[in-house]
Amino acid sequence: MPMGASDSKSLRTSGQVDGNPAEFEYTRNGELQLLSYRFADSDRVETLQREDIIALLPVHAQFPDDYSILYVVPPDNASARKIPLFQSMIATRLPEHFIHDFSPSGSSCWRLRSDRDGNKGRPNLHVVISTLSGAGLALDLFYNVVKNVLSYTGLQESRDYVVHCTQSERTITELTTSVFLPRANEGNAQAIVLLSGDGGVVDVVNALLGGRRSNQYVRPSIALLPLGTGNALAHSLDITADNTLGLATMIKGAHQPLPLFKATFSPGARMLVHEGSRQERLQFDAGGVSAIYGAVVCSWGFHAGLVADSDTAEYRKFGAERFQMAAKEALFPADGSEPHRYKAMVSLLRRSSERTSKEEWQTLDREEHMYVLATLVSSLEKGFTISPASKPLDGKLRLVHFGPMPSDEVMRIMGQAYQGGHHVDEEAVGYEDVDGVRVDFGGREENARWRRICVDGKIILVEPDGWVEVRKVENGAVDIVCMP
Ligand SMILES: Nc1ncnc2c1ncn2[C@@H]1O[C@H](COP(=O)(O)OP(=O)(O)OP(=O)(O)O)[C@@H](O)[C@H]1O
Repeated sequence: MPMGASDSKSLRTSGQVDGNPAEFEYTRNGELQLLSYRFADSDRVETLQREDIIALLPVHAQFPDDYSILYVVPPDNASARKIPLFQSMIATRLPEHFIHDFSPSGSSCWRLRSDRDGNKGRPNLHVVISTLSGAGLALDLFYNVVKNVLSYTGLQESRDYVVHCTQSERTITELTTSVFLPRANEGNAQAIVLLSGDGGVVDVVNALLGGRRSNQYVRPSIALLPLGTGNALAHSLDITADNTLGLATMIKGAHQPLPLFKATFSPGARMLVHEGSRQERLQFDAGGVSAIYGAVVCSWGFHAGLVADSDTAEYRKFGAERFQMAAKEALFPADGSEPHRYKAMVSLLRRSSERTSKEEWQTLDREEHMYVLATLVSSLEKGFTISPASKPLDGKLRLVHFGPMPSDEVMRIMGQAYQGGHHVDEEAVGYEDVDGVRVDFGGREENARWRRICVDGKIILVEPDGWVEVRKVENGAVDIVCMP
């Protein structure tokens, strides 16, 4: 029977909550999905809303009417608690529609259990805790919430999954190179519960694509629990559309290939690390060219500058606010000068047709720029819709660009990005679907500050006559779990 909200009979049932008689009522009305239950003995009414529910799991085959409802109580301003509180209850004889809406379905349930056997006895489910991501809450979330959720699905630490905590900024890369890549090459299906921001995903992707891949390579699946600062991927994939910090998606979602881009650089390009105080060489691709892969954004100009300037311990304390603080400083320099006019030649790649795959590079008319940003996602942080046309996992690379303009005008235009992405409707803003973008400095910028490129939060400094080129990648490296 198709589940229609008009079938009111199955929206009300008499049952039990933790063994106490109760009347259930399930309300479904557009976005609103609410379960209320009235206890028979006291008339007390409690409610549970969709945003707080992680999942509904059967208790035992012998008790088909019993379900565990896993849910969270989000942190509120009144308490010192910064992470959601995990809660569960046993509900007996729930409304059918509620069971339908909140149970992991056979086809969409993520393969948490799939690799318990047949892989030399070692679990291929990994939990990676990036301890310093965002506000540093990942460890707390794992031990107080995630571990409980996994145990309700029947999974135990050591027996069924391995926990890895980051010790340094290299931990995720090393783990990927030593464990995930060799096992993927042996044909193992691996699942990674990743408690981090976008940086953790990018580290996994780069380490996977930086090594050799065999013919048996199986893309690991990442369930992202967004604990970073910007969490662009999670916002763009609707993983943050509820209060469960990715747990509802982890349990009920399905895995799909994560679209990627590749940024290649001229030989003198270097990664800036430790707040820009040190430089490291980039990894090389199979053709010996310096390359980084990304899933979110590659930018030059105003955006790259504010990400780089705000990547300090001091700024990080302010969370996502740091980007707006750095933006104001860049637009209204203390000495009262105008914001910088970024100089380079910018070209866009468009394939002339899908069939011929003939490449056509088209150079932008202006040689001075303010904003040049290519992205695979819609939002760079909560509420900041940089590319409103982007749909989750659509694999389209979109370029947002504009030339120099007065600071107030930049503020006004970027403010529109916080109003649903209306900046792209402005005449001064270019917004297009591209296959690639290239920035050639050609000696136009002497000061290194204006030659910084941002790839998913990492900052790469290009030499004065260097270049960067971004292209979509055809074959992905990982799957990501999101709601179907
Ligand atoms: N124990 C640690 N010691 C040093 N560096 C760490 C440690 N744990 C994580 N890191 C580093 O901290 C950074 C966190 O990046 P991540 O992207 O996960 O979070 P974020 O930058 O706060 O979020 P977002 O990228 O979503 O804005 C990464 O560079 C990671 O390597």
